[in-house]
Amino acid sequence: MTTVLDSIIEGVREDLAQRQAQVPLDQLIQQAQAAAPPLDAYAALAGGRDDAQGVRVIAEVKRSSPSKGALAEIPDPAALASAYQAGGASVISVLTEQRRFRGSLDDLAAVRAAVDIPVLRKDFMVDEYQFYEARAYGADLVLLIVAALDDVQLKRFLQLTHDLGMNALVEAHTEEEIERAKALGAKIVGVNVRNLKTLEVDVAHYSAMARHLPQDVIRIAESGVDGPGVVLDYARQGADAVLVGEALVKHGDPTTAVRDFRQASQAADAD
Ligand SMILES: O=P(O)(O)OC[C@@H](O)[C@@H](O)c1c[nH]c2ccccc12
Repeated sequence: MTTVLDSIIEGVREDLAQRQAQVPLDQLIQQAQAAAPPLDAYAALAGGRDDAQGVRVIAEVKRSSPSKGALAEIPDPAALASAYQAGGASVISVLTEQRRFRGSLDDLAAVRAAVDIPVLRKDFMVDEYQFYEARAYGADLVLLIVAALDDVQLKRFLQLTHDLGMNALVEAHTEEEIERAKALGAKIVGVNVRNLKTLEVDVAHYSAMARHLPQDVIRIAESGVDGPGVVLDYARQGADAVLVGEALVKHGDPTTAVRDFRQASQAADAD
């Protein structure tokens, strides 16, 4: 059966082939080497379960999604990212997938230039070329979706990510995928409560999955945050960080929205 994830990846591969035809790999590798050195996203996300700062927020620049269609125009992604940083975001996530999310590598570069916190390239990484692109355009962190990759690819891509000085957010949805992330030795693991094969969101899915993660892994709760209540929920269930897109891009005041989410999690520490 063809899933949503399969059809997204088909489009990603077509777009990728076009870029590869324009910029040869050796040229891209030079660009990656010339980029400013990556920031430490691991350090930026660590400690969200046990220090006074509370849960970290990964704030996403997301115009559109396969499940909801258009979310927000975002004419100036750099300004949005700066507003997120002002509210206390720890990392900015930038969708670079073009067809379903209306993102681009130019968005990534614009955000990189505007903030001084780590930036995540949020895309469907299926080819080594994309990792050099991520670095060339200033990413510090990349997404590895377990459901989209086999174990050989996961291992190879994680190694390449580290060779380029970046960190990987390894995204799982099921217990079996969490086991694969663990076997890989992933240090930053996201549980996406949105199933990428069906696009269904279930916030309660987070706690059921996260308890399978070892203590020393940075845990990210991804998707489904529609207000401070869900952030508090995820924090109580042991998330170090939450990844939020829709609720932030739709909020009229992104700085206040991020700040509210951070403060919500501090209530969990007070319990
Ligand atoms: O807009 P939301 O529900 O806050 O979700 C954000 C983020 O978790 C979501 O954009 C996401 C998580 N994993 C992904 C993988 C690919 C594309 C998008 C995603």
